[in-house]
Amino acid sequence: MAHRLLSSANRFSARFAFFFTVSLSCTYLCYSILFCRGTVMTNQAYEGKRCPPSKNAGGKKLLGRLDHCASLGVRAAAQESAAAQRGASELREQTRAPLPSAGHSADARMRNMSFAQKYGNKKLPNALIVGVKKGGTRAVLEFIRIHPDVRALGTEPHFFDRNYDRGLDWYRALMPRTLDSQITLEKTPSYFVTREAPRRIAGMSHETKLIVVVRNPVTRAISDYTQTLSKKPDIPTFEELAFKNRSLGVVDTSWNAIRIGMYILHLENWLQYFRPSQMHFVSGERLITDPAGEMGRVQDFLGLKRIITDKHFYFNRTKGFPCLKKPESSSQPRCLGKSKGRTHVQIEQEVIEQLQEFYRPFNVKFYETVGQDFKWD
Ligand SMILES: Nc1ncnc2c1ncn2[C@@H]1O[C@H](COP(=O)(O)OS(=O)(=O)O)[C@@H](OP(=O)(O)O)[C@H]1O
Repeated sequence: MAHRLLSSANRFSARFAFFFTVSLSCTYLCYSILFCRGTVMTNQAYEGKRCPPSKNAGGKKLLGRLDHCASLGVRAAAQESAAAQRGASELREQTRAPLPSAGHSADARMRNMSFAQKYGNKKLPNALIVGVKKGGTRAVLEFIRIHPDVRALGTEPHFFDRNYDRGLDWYRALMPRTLDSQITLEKTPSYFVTREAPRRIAGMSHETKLIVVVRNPVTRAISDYTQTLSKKPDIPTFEELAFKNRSLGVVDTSWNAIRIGMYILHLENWLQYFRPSQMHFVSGERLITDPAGEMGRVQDFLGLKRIITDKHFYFNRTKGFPCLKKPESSSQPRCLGKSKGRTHVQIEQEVIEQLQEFYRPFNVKFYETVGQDFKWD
């Protein structure tokens, strides 16, 4: 009897414990659903969406939430900046590492481009290709921009000659986004012969690095004329434009195609505003015969690791010029366009010699000033 009473008491307490546990769980569940929805659903994204968009929400009651939102904002900004720093240091690591082939540097360049687009800023250029027209400026720009630490504007902005009135903000807005470790570059060949350009560029920054691609002034003049003739077939002959009096050998220095090649006169203007060490002269001739050598010196001048080497170039027999094996943003080899490397108009040898004679004293003074013999004579 006592045994039966004991076992029914045990069953009763087991049932009681079971129902008690179930009802306790139900109560907790209902409580959670009714009052703790926020806690259950909280995640940063959700909270972020609930934050008022404007800082001017005002009202003391909102302060708690605003503080929370502000701290989320700060946290988001901190995360973004940490990501940018990670991106930048990752990038520095990548560019420091040796790149064994043209393909590798193209890959590094693509990575850098997307990093720069994500985390970079538009900055005023730290380097400019200022001239000279028909010297080989496009080739230098296209070659240097395969470097992962260089970002260049593809078009000629003509800011320091034609568009100066638009202001530096307009100019900056044209630039590609760059990381702090990257150089921003643009090329406008007419700057070299624009009187106001050196003063204006120095006004932007005294530290701007200047690249000038120079070429035998006689060949340069013929190239310039060939280009004009291709657009305006009715212009006078080269000889008619080049001389005031051909039989007396009086050259017309007011003709732009002649004037541009008097390099020393323009250079003197630049040297009033820039130290010679801030200017680098690329030989337009060597750029064709030894592009890697010339680009090596350009990289040194810009303080860049020598990444562009002879592995990046091949000589295209049809074009008659060096071309890039793997230029930026493409996996295909690429030569410059048809407007680069045109067949020149035929000029009498005597005319060429007269012009060589005319340019000789200017060339000699130019070699002395830059400390380089370009061997045009
Ligand atoms: N790799 C390569 N491919 C093609 N062309 C090359 C190359 N390297 C230098 N050059 C020479 O560049 C000359 C054109 O110079 P620019 O680019 O300064 O011309 S421009 O002022 O921008 O119009 C152009 O002049 P022309 O040959 O008279 O057309 C070329 O001789």
